[in-house]
Amino acid sequence: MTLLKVNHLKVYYPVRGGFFRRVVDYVKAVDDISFEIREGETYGLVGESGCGKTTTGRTIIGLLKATSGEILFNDVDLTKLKRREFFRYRRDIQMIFQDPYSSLNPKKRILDIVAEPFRNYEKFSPQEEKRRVQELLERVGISPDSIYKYPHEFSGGQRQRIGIARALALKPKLIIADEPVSALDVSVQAQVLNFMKDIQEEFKLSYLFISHDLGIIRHMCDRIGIMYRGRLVEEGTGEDIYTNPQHIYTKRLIAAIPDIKPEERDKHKALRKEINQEFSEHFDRYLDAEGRIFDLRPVTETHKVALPLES
Ligand SMILES: Nc1ncnc2c1ncn2[C@@H]1O[C@H](COP(=O)(O)OP(=O)(O)OP(=O)(O)O)[C@@H](O)[C@H]1O
Repeated sequence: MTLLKVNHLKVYYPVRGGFFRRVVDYVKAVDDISFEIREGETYGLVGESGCGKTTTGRTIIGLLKATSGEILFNDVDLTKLKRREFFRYRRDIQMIFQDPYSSLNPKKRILDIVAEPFRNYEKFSPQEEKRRVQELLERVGISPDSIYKYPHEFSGGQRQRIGIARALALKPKLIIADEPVSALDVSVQAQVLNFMKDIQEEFKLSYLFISHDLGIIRHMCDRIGIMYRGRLVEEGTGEDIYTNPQHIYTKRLIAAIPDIKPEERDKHKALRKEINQEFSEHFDRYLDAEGRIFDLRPVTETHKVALPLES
């Protein structure tokens, strides 16, 4: 069953200039993308910095306004809802942010941080609220006795777990995780990622997982969308993308993953050089006359790619 369907979404930021601060141009941060997330699925958006991943996530959760297109959540178009109606649906979509150092208010106690969604949506008594917060903290591996502590008293990994507890408070259906581990030490990253996988089944969650790191995306995601310049250039399962990448940009992303086996280092280096050369020489074949990327077309049932029309 489809939980979220993004249809031809565009998000443009106006660029103002001149004496009257008129709109002189637009940054086309997200430029006509479509994808869907099914119940219980993890869909990964990957691409280099500035390709529009964060803008996509923030628009779905209502922090930014769509320029055009639809965001269907359980068949309801969130872009058409009035503020109050949107607020009702919004409880089923929560977000985990990149930086656990800045996403938790340093002046608030853990109790107040994790209870925030309850205070917005439920009217629990203080005792009930405290009990539920403690239960959530316990589930994410934080001592329930910590409720009166402040964020700075925890490590990065623990803070991200507190962020996850807050996101889980209302038992959402979809969590948007925007680079959830990139601010953490590598040793802690795996713990947090595995923990996110563990709770997925228990809470029947779907994830939109945003990252610039294709290795992490592959580990976490059932299906992957490759973003470039505000467009999706390829979409498929991890298997499709890794074993049979079609788009030159996808090949370049894969070639950029550091080689792990020392004996394969030279081979990998040569491949990377070849792909980078092909990318710089032939990328314009993948754009139309106005520099736009073509629409996705099917390669197989699960795999789609934006290839030049003549190929
Ligand atoms: N408030 C804004 N005003 C104007 N342009 C913006 C604004 N926010 C983002 N952009 C531009 O929109 C494009 C997409 O940005 P976005 O942050 O969505 O990309 P991203 O893939 O998430 O990158 P990163 O991983 O660096 O956050 C970039 O070119 C960025 O410079």
